[in-house]
Amino acid sequence: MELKHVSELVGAGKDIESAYWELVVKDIQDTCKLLEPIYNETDGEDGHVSLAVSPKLANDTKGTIEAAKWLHNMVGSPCVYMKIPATDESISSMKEVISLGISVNATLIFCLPKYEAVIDAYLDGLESCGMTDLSKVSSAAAFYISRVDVTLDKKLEQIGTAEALDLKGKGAVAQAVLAYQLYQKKFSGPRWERLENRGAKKQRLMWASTNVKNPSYPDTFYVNSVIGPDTISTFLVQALQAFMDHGILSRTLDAKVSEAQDMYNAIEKLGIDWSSVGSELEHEVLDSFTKSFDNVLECMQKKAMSIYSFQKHV
Ligand SMILES: O=C(CO)[C@@H](O)[C@H](O)[C@H](O)[C@H](O)COP(=O)(O)O
Repeated sequence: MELKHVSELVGAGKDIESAYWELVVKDIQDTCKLLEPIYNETDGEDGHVSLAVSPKLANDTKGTIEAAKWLHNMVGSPCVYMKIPATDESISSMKEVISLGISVNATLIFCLPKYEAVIDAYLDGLESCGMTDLSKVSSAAAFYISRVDVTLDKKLEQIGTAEALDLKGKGAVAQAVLAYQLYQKKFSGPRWERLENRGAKKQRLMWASTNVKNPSYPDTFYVNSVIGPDTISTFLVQALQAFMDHGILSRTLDAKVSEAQDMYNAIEKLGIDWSSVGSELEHEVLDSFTKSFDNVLECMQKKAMSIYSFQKHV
């Protein structure tokens, strides 16, 4: 299929959102073709492409399931991950989507209780999947890092005691270290082994938001601090360049677990509720995703209309 211009799609009677999805699906199909060799070489472990369902469906369980099924079918590649945010409503949809054999990037995870719910949705989904070989279904859980510190650091500054100020810049990594412990616990033992015997793949932890937002922290701080087996790091270009230049490749993620637990507890003792921090961030980021989505549609509409009316007048 040739990539059509938005004005052609709108001229052919498509509404702007349908035109958007047509362009996005084509783009994702092309990217899947590029990554399919990696997907095949690694037996489906790597080489995935994420396609996000509309952020407007974040609180709509059924709508998310339908959108994921439709988009997965439209793309038609095993490489595609349906990217679904970890809101309470969407976590319910993840179980159903996984049970249909559709791979999922569970995104916008900011706290441990949400992360555990995401893992459970994956395990429940695999258990109720009718396929005998589960090896074609996979998932990544995108746990955010730097944004957590931005929110925590503000709260610690407001508390303002020496103990609080000393914990600045430590919470996000401490929470990530504990997330990795949870990953190891949940993906071991009899429940997991039963699924593994059916070919199931572990849901890998994917570190999102790894770029440093506070300029007083070293630019490789987050990437250096969350290195461990079976995890995925995402990078913005600057963070990748910084890591390639002076990053330290060493297994940090489970090197200081009890220290991380102490920091996590100390932050809680100061009256900071980790789940509330998570919900605050979830709302903030979803809101920004929705604004960006609306903005893209608005720009496409303007572009389509200007080209369409120009063509009508020549
Ligand atoms: O969405 C995912 C994973 O699902 C991430 O890769 C995500 O795109 C990026 O890490 C973030 O958007 C960048 O993080 P931030 O700087 O906006 O906090």
